[in-house]
Amino acid sequence: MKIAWLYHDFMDLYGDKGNIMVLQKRCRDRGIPCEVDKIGIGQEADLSTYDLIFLGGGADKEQLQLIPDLLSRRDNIRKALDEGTFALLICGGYQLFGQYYIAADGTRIEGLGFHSYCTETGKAGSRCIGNIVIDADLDDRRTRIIGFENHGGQTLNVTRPLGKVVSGCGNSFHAGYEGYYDGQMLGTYLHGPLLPKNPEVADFVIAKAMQKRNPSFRMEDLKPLDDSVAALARSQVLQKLGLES
Ligand SMILES: NC(=O)CC[C@H](N)C(=O)O
Repeated sequence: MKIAWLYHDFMDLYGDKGNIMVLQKRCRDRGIPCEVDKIGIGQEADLSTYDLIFLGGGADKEQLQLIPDLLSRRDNIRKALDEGTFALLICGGYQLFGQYYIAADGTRIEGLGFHSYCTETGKAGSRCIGNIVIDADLDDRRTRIIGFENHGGQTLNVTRPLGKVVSGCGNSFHAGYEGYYDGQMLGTYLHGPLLPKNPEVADFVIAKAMQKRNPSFRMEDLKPLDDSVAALARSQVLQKLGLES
């Protein structure tokens, strides 16, 4: 499996790089070769040759700095998605795949415009911060996903949310829904990082990435791993929030 880790040195809030570490470990434990290429600003790369594109979250300053480079890759990212590359995007990265993002100081950042959603910063420095739990449908697989959110951006007009908020905010203060998922791209506000506490999502992402080269690959084809530590972490968070696993 080949992973393109976009702006690894810029977009890495609240442990987002842990997502890459989890993907590498879960592949290694199953004997699946996994190559990760870090792609920074100005670095040439044909993203359509990758099975997975990963972009983490970042503060407004970083988002502003990288946007010219990201926009210059627009056609190449479109080609990648059209040819079956899967994209996993966290928070600031998720925002930049929409129409636009209005930062806390009012600056408007044009997004890649692949989807109809847009993001505007909430009133007077208000932010969605804290543990978050959502119930998501991953290709009809109902999954309870746990994470941590910290964003000023309020994402509106999301036509295909990833899941329903059980605890926390999600796309905006009162949206009731979180993230975006359309089969080819999964965008979410969940940091924490996302994958260590949600092994099912990690395997789902691996399976989606594997499907680029092998369209008949199914998540059930992945050898089960010992997820008891993750299960313990999950039950601790859910218990704290008074929720069931
Ligand atoms: N956590 C993040 O990635 C932050 C994204 C964006 N800068 C916001 O505050 O909404």
